[in-house]
Amino acid sequence: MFVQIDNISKQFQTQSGNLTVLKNININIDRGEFVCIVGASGSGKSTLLRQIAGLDTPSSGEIRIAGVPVKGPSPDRGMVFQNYTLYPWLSVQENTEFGLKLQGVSKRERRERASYYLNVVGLSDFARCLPNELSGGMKQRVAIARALVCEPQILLMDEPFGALDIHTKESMHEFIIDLWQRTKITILSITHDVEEAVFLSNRIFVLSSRPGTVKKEMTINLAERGANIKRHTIFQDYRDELMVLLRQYGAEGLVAAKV
Ligand SMILES: Nc1ncnc2c1ncn2[C@@H]1O[C@H](COP(=O)(O)OP(=O)(O)OP(=O)(O)O)[C@@H](O)[C@H]1O
Repeated sequence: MFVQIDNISKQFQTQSGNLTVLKNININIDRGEFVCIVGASGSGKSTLLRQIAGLDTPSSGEIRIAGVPVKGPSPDRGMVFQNYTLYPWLSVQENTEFGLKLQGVSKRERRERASYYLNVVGLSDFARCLPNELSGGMKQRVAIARALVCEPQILLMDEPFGALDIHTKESMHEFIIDLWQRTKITILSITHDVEEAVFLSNRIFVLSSRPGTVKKEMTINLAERGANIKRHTIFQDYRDELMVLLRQYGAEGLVAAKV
């Protein structure tokens, strides 16, 4: 197994006491998979992703990537956030090179690698632009190029398309599927968008409301991932099944919160 999330739990100390956010999470991911984690708001999705990224440590349990325990952040794990997190004063090219600069990669190699990945995301013509000259979808493609340029083993995405309008979001779905198929990179994304999860993933993990536990694992078998698939019965059946599961586990959480 490439990613092993082995029985992790996470508690936060808050003013009102100990808050258990994640409980006994077990997830295994193979190299090259596209996995989505879905759950109601507050189910701990971002917290889980932060543990995998090494930005925070689980209270118990262990996460291993390619057999190596996660002890902190690493360029091996590329992160993409909802709000792009581009530096507004740097050009698209400079934003894309940024991680490499931190790693001390030479100027020439930075240029070459960033240009390569800007080409991968279809933004070569915008290399000299500043972020505020780009649309939301383009900014997110820069953020993806910036993550890919460090050639991570896994791309971790936290609600990456949550801030985009519906049409841009749909074109980004097609873009990321194409990119995944071309690069064969392992992707782990979190979302509460049911259609997004079904369209993108080969497996989906459904979390319960807080404390987040894995309630269900769904395998998605779609013959093709073109835009038209969303009109097919098989897609709609998966979507309906996932919606029912989210309603069920979200409602359980609401009941639990009241007792
Ligand atoms: N550093 C922290 N200290 C205390 N509580 C925290 C901390 N980080 C997260 N939480 C709590 O953990 C719970 C889960 O938060 P998290 O952001 O992981 O959920 P989520 O599923 O990603 O939610 P959303 O879909 O709304 O983004 C929330 O109740 C949040 O308040």
